[in-house]
Amino acid sequence: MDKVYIEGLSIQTTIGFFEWEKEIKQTLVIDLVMGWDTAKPAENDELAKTLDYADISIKIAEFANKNPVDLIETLAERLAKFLIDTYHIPWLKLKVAKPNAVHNAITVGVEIERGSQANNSNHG
Ligand SMILES: Nc1nc2c(c(=O)[nH]1)N=C([C@H](O)[C@@H](O)CO)CN2
Repeated sequence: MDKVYIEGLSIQTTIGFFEWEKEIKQTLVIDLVMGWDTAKPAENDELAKTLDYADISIKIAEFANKNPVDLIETLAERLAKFLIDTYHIPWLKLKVAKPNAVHNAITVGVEIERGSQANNSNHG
């Protein structure tokens, strides 16, 4: 299956279990890989037939800011569902990292995969 991806998308949002975290914005870094048949938009050079990574990047930041939660697991799960439902994405892998959460770690986070990678195009 072909993929459209967004790597290292840095967003500022309210996220965290502790009370002090609910008063501030913190950095999250998102990596997203989305299954998509990229041959179809390439046939006639049409943005409307692909996953617009620019539009989706904006929607991810908006979604996180509209849906403050305690756990990055919860954000990952809800964001994956939103993306699948909104863009009809058959399969995605989503990584949500919180780089400033553990001071002596480079980063921490979660990675989830949702949907099916079963081939749904004619391109093998
Ligand atoms: N697996 C997780 N562990 C922790 C989370 C989380 O979202 N998932 N969150 C916190 C706190 O919010 C932390 O980021 C504060 O530094 C702790 N562990």
